[in-house]
Amino acid sequence: MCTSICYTSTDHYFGRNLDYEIDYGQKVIIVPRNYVFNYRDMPAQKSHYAFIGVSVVNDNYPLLCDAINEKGLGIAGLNFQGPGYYFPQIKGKKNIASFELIPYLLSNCESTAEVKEILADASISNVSFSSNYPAADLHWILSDKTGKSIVVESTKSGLHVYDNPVNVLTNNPEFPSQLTKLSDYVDVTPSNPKNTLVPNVDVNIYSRGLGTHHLPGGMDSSSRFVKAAFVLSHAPKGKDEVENVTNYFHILHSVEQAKGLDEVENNRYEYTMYTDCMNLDKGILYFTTYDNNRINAVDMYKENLDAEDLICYDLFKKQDINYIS
Ligand SMILES: C[C@H](CCC(=O)NCCS(=O)(=O)O)[C@H]1CC[C@H]2[C@@H]3[C@H](O)C[C@@H]4C[C@H](O)CC[C@]4(C)[C@H]3C[C@H](O)[C@]12C
Repeated sequence: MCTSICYTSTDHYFGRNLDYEIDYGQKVIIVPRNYVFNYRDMPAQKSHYAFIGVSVVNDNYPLLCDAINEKGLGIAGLNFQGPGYYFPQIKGKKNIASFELIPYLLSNCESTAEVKEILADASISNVSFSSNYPAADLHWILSDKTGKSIVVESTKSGLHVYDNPVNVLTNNPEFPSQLTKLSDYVDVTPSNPKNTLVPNVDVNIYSRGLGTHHLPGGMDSSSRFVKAAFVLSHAPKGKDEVENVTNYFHILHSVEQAKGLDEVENNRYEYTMYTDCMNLDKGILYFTTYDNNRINAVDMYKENLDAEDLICYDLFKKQDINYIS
């Protein structure tokens, strides 16, 4: 499972938990403005907006999981197995292979409004990157510097773009059904509840936090969707970057998966491999990983964004305990 959010405070912070059981060797990468993209069914692009994100790099090509560009547009791909469907290339449409969607949109769009326009005549094609990297069934969340988010889903009924008022995405089912599910929990509250059950009886409110008693806590995608929406919508706004980044990680870590809890096959468990937080206004990517709770950061503006070659940094790091005695 994966969870992605956009948290708005003084700046806007976008990113995700990547929950899975297979380590693809992801890196933090910067794609500079003059790295050439050779698309499968569209003209090559020699220059574009620069972006930073988390990616598998194969044959010097960035197979991106999530990223933001220098204009403050962010996008993350999350598993969507079942409802997800990609089409054979269709004549007269802009055919974007699923692995090209992130680089294509970040290369060319500044905002979610522009994404809606550019996707109006598009279809997500089922072309694979290679036999080793077949097309992954995904749907995508995109957010921009206005704090607005949208969701892109390709299903048998076509390409759908939905406004996302809660700024959260997880996995199945389709996004409109996830939103509907929220209504089951609208009375969850950070305040201690009033006794409306038996108002004439003096019920002992035995604990703090009883307003969240019915908040789901499962690893499944619906539970994470509801919980992340609740935690995000009640998160305080920080007064500076450090407070905002701290708040952000608390939101996503509230729905992270510890090893041992989500068995995907015999004795094999999905877990939160990394959590990233990308400042849409400043181009900085912060991350933690399962084995390293320290917040690491890469600032894209510290690199030459007019270069031609990908710039890569290690993502998976060892734990870094500060022994004080
Ligand atoms: C597994 C990842 C999604 C995590 C997730 O949503 N987990 C929930 C699992 S489930 O619903 O509960 O089954 C996805 C997100 C981005 C994906 C990667 C990116 O799309 C980039 C390439 C794309 C290639 O086609 C396949 C390899 C790949 C490197 C993908 C591997 C894998 O499918 C990734 C890493």
